[in-house]
Amino acid sequence: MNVGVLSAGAWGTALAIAFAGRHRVTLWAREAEVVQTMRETRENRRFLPGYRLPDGLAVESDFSATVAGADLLVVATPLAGLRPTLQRLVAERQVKPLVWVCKGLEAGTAKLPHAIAGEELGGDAVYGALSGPSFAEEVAQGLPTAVTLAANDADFARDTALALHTPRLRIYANDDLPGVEVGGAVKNVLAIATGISDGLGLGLNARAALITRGLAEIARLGLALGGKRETFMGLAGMGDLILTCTGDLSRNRRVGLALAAGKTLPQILAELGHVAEGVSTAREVARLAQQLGIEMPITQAVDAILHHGVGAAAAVEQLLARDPKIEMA
Ligand SMILES: NC(=O)c1ccc[n+]([C@@H]2O[C@H](COP(=O)([O-])OP(=O)(O)OC[C@H]3O[C@@H](n4cnc5c(N)ncnc54)[C@H](O)[C@@H]3O)[C@@H](O)[C@H]2O)c1
Ligand SMILES: O=P(O)(O)OC[C@H](O)CO
Repeated sequence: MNVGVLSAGAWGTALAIAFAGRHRVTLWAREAEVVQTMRETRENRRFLPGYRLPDGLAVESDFSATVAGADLLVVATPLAGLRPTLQRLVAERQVKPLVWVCKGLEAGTAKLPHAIAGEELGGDAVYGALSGPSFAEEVAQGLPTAVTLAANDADFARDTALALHTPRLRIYANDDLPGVEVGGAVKNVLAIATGISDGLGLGLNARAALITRGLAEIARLGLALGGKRETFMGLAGMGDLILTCTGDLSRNRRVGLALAAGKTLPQILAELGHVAEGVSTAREVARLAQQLGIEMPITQAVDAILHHGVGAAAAVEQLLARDPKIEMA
């Protein structure tokens, strides 16, 4: 199969490396210097330094050529790039079967990726989300990883998962697109929370409590948005939550650690050099939860710290001062 990967960030590059073992893969980058360096050095020095691009992997600066030659598109932009990329495919009359890999809610609309795709591509297109616990660096190294592919069409989910599956990048098909997307979006906010907690030295008990109560927040929002409870116990729910909250490769966790160290958000984002989706998603999830009347206190605290000038220590005190609750309510 010809696979076109649209965007050569850390994740697009790692996936292109992994898929190139089984398919003819073309990796498109919008930055001319990234294309040039990848061609000259066979390495994405800007977004995923240290990992060699396999010989068969083609690097392309021409979006239209990449798309025209593909049987399957993997949209590997951050969430902010999903809608413009889909609009471009529609404008070029090149809507192909596609999966996106971004995790978050759209800034300003609080929409999940599948809602954006539904608006832009209409009812006949087949599309899905690839999500789950997966750091780009580990996938690029060929370390064992398991992820989930959920789609708007069960046959497409199963066939695409089978086609992309390798022993090292195990892909499970799933029929719960909203549930998979909510898990991937909200875990980034919770990773910022655990980064803050760990950075403030609040301990391992607090970290476990944040992860567990965070999972309850994911499930509450996910059920309200049409997801299935079992999805939140799976790779795109608990799996990705554990990875991102505890793994120091996580950019979102690192945002939390840096906030606890007293850095400002603009400073942190400038130093990061990569997207941290939890930053804008925190605002959207907090607003949506309030609109829907869903209790998401950890998310609200992260939003308050990131976007409303509340200090990390003060937000923690507010969380700890909440009335005791029934655990499973
Ligand atoms: N890095 C990981 O380990 C990882 C793993 C799983 C999922 N993800 C998700 O994948 C998405 C991309 O993450 P990343 O790590 O590759 O980010 P990154 O910051 O490393 O790279 C972002 C890439 O997207 C491109 N881009 C940015 N805005 C764009 C736009 N509007 N249109 C087209 N291209 C645009 C950039 O040029 C760059 O190539 C995020 O949603 C992230 O949450 C990342
Ligand atoms: O580095 P992060 O925090 O964007 O997380 C990367 C992946 O989503 C982990 O599954």
